[in-house]
Amino acid sequence: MNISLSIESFPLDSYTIQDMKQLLREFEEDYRGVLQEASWSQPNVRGFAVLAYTEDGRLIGFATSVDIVNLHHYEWSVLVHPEYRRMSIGSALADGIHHGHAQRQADAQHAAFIENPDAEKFLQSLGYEPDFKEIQMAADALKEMALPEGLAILPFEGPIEELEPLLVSAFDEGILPVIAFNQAEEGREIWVMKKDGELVATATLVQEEGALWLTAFAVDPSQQRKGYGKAFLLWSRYMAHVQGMEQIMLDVETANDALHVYQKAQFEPVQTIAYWTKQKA
Ligand SMILES: CC(=O)SCCNC(=O)CCNC(=O)[C@H](O)C(C)(C)COP(=O)(O)OP(=O)(O)OC[C@H]1O[C@@H](n2cnc3c(N)ncnc32)[C@H](O)[C@@H]1OP(=O)(O)O
Repeated sequence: MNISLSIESFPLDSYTIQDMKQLLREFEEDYRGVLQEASWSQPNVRGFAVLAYTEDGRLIGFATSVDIVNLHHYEWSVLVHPEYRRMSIGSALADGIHHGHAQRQADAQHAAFIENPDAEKFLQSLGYEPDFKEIQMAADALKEMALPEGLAILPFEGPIEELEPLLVSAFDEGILPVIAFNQAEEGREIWVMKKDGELVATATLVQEEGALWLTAFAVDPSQQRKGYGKAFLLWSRYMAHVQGMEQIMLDVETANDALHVYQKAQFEPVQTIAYWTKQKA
């Protein structure tokens, strides 16, 4: 059997996307997130796909990789149809991904996989090691919500420097290029919470193919454990309703205490994604 492999940069053409969506529909598990479906048709996203077709034109596997926030840090994943497993197609697709990373001068790469023992063996065989895990969480949109007295949430319009002290103290310096990306990119809106006019919290809302996502969420450390985080989350659920979405989603590291705060705001786990990494040779 002849299998041909090709590498295509995003945005992919509509026929290829149709084939990829068709393959995803054959699985019970939802692979759209790890395979970055929302980015396939985006002209402004740095990403690419490696595609495996049979000689009669059937797509039997593919891998995708995306430079998530334009920092030369790629996240990739791969999927092979069950009938075509244990035939080295996954490894060949991973080779294509590594080749694509080298061509694009990637500084870092993580493999993102829904947790399962087969995926673990596969990644070990490629020389990857487990790094961290994230839980994807979702909450239903809220039809109404009133912020407590004295609290307001507004779109952020100031220069990014105004947010830096809060973000650096809640996270670390690594958040700064992410927030600059969020400010520059269409479809990403930075919001700030003010208590009697003083900045207490921020989060970015991202619209992606029919879903609303919350990211870069932080409360000023001197203002934590006062209920502001929970109020922000309930408001973001209301914003999902305002924007015509049924749900709001987020990703949080399993090691982050913020997980408790999300649970308190009725976010439920959807799936756990394991991130694996490989040191540069
Ligand atoms: C999608 C993402 O952006 S993930 C990244 C999340 N952000 C960070 O990790 C940055 C650092 N952390 C923070 O800025 C803050 O801790 C936040 C944003 C996670 C939480 O903000 P806070 O204002 O402190 O949360 P808030 O006071 O509203 O707490 C809500 C509930 O969670 C509980 N809670 C808050 N922090 C914790 C904690 N560390 N451990 C356990 N429970 C907690 C509170 O007790 C409260 O419970 P209650 O409703 O029963 O009273």
